[in-house]
Amino acid sequence: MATIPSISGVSLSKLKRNHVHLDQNTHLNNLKTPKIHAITRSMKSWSLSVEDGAVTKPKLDLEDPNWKKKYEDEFEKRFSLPHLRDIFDIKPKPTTFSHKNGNISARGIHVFDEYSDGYVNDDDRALLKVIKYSSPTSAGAECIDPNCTWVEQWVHRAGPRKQIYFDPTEVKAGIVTCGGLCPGLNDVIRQIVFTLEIYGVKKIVGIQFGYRGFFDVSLSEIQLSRHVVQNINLNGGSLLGVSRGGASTSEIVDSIQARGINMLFVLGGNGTHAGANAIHNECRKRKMKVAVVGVPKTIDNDILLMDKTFGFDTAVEEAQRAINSAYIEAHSAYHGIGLVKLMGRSSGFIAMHASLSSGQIDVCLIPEVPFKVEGPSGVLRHLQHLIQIKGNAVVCVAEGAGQDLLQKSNATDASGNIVLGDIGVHLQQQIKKYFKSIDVPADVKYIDPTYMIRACRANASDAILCTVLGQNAVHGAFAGFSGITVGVCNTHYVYFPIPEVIASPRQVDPNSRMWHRCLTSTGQPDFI
Ligand SMILES: Nc1ncnc2c1ncn2[C@@H]1O[C@H](COP(=O)(O)OP(=O)(O)O)[C@@H](O)[C@H]1O
Ligand SMILES: O=P(O)(O)OC[C@H]1O[C@](O)(COP(=O)(O)O)[C@@H](O)[C@@H]1O
Ligand SMILES: [Mg+2]
Repeated sequence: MATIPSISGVSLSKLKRNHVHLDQNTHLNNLKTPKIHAITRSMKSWSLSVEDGAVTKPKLDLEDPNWKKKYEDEFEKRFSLPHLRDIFDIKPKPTTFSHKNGNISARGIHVFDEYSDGYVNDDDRALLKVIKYSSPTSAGAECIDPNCTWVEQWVHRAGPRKQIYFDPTEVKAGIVTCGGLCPGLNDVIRQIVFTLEIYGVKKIVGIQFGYRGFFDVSLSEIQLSRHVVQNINLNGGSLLGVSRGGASTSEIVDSIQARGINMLFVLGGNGTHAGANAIHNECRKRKMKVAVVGVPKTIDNDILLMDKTFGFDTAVEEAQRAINSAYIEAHSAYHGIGLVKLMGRSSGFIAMHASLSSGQIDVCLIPEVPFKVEGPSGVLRHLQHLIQIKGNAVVCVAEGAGQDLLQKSNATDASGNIVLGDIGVHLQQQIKKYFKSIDVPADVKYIDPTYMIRACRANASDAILCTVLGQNAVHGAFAGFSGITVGVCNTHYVYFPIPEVIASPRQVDPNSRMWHRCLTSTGQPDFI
């Protein structure tokens, strides 16, 4: 296999994960999505065009002396935010949002700073990538060309604008929460309502049980106000309810039209965002002046480009309880083995971070890193070794890990997500069977805390993230953007066009420093 760490922003590990084998003749094998359309190699240049879901990344000609500038310009275009102005001839008006009564100094005197008005300019940007790699071989390097040239990739800064594109008295805002539960949903709903009211919006409704609420006539709108949402953050779950499946874009847009909703806030993961983008496009097609703004929700943390999604920190923190119980059980039993399964359909972020933070895990297994269970280098032999040297072991496995070891069912849930085989139960059985076969006693305790982790209320850091994201979603809608989502990027808050964040699931990079840190912490070998 050729040793090229990354090409056009697609890392070698991603190519490997997608079973793309590169050799001198650039040979392609067993292609899975995202589709790699073409990859060619010459002495000086790599060129590659990738179709990543709805996003087609540009073909790059590195022999062109202007390639860098062209890439940056193309990037700016890709990350430009769809705006209501694109299809309507509308003029902005001064904002009705103000957080400023003047700064109150220590002596109680109002001091106005004429140089800072507290608003974000449409031309403000944040850098998407902040590390300059000197070599493609640097740990976790993501390079655009073989020299790892520094290329600026700017994204739009989120926040309140001085000019707005909606008259608050004419706004009817709708909020909907879709997909699985996630800590912090209520915090986001609450902040959206608070912020809308500060702009002067009076008509705010909640759509019940995800997209289902748009077409199921038995589900009425919930009227929302500061009073209604004041304390909802004290509980987990969603005030509005959630659901999977059943989305028909045209029915949803019919319903939006009939209800007179002109601002829609959609809280959900990749599926929900695909739906939100389809709603945005359908509204454009029908020339409806509706701002559709997403707030990414998934404890799996599998949304591209952002530091993290809300609920993830809480999930990691809550997972500690399960890991700690598994640790205590394992340490208190003769030859105890604790096994904890954590969520993560296609990404092992929760398992990796929970393993790192607990410090009690000996083996962490994630979907992104293949492993063998049997054989001299398999997990079972390592557990035998751990039992021999320290008398116990604790394993943390992500739900999407090791699916190649399980029987495939082709079954899908209501949203079309593949129903995974239960790797936790499989491992538990394999461990028991193995120790019996070698006639070594082992006391295996299996914990699956998944729904307990998802149902809790947001912790302090997630509550802050939810607050900022919820407020920024409203600022984005008033600024006239639609088909966008909010996020945090290198600690700065930004807006992204929806297709860019759902092009593929974000995954742990096995070449990243974080995964290496996890390996250092667990001390586990490669199970291959
Ligand atoms: N590609 C898609 N286009 C339109 N709607 C979708 C798409 N994928 C999923 N949905 C809808 O979005 C909602 C949530 O999707 P789901 O995959 O269950 O959760 P999540 O948004 O957390 O990934 C469901 O109602 C589902 O029908
Ligand atoms: O039992 P449910 O509701 O289908 O949820 C299970 C799924 O929820 C998740 O935690 C998050 O999924 P979503 O982001 O799609 O809501 C997955 O890891 C897990 O497979
Ligand atoms: Mg999903």
